[in-house]
Amino acid sequence: MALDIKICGLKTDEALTAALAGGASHVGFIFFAKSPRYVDPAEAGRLRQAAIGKARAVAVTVDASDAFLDEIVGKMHPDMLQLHGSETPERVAEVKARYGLPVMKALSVSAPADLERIKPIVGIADRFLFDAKPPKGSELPGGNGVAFDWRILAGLDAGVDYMLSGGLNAANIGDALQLANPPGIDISSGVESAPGVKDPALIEQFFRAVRAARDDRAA
Ligand SMILES: O=C(O)c1ccccc1NCC(=O)[C@H](O)[C@H](O)COP(=O)(O)O
Repeated sequence: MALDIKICGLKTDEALTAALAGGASHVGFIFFAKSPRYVDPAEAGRLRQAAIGKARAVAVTVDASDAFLDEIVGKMHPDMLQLHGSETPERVAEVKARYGLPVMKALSVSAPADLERIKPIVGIADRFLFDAKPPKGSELPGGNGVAFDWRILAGLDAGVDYMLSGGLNAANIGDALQLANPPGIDISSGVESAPGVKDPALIEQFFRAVRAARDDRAA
């Protein structure tokens, strides 16, 4: 089975180059002002040019207004919108219709019951991104480097398309793949040398770890 890999929170040409060289299927740009990974829409539009024909450029937003989404879509021209806030199913449908772009809805998970929250959004969102709940005191809904119990995802219907996210890194990706067998994975702080600072060497190391884990499983 193909595995989608999203490297999220990109801000520099060097990091984007490393993500594409490793074989990222998706590259993510953060439009949340409090994040150390924030990039402005015009700069994301410049950066994402390098990904055309190689990886899908994902605009990550948090309860964004129509005006801000208009600006992001107009300046960055994303291939996909990731909604990482408390967007209702109605808002997910509205955003999808307004821009005609695929939408990935992020949901935080800490217990099997959290997966019930996908029900009203199945058939509206094109994909889910399951992330850990932010630690107490964090101002960020994502990018916290915190993992959840991946075994929870084993209870999902096979038809649910999603990315497994939260606290992934080169050391734990093998376990994550084995326990959840996800159709996609997403990583941000696990390939950073400091908050918001992507490290091309860590990105390369992550892709190597993914390949090794997949080779092990195929053997
Ligand atoms: O990464 C951020 O700073 C961020 C801020 C606000 C909303 C979402 C954010 N990240 C979304 C992502 O898709 C991250 O890749 C995901 O949360 C995983 O992050 P990490 O645990 O650091 O790998």
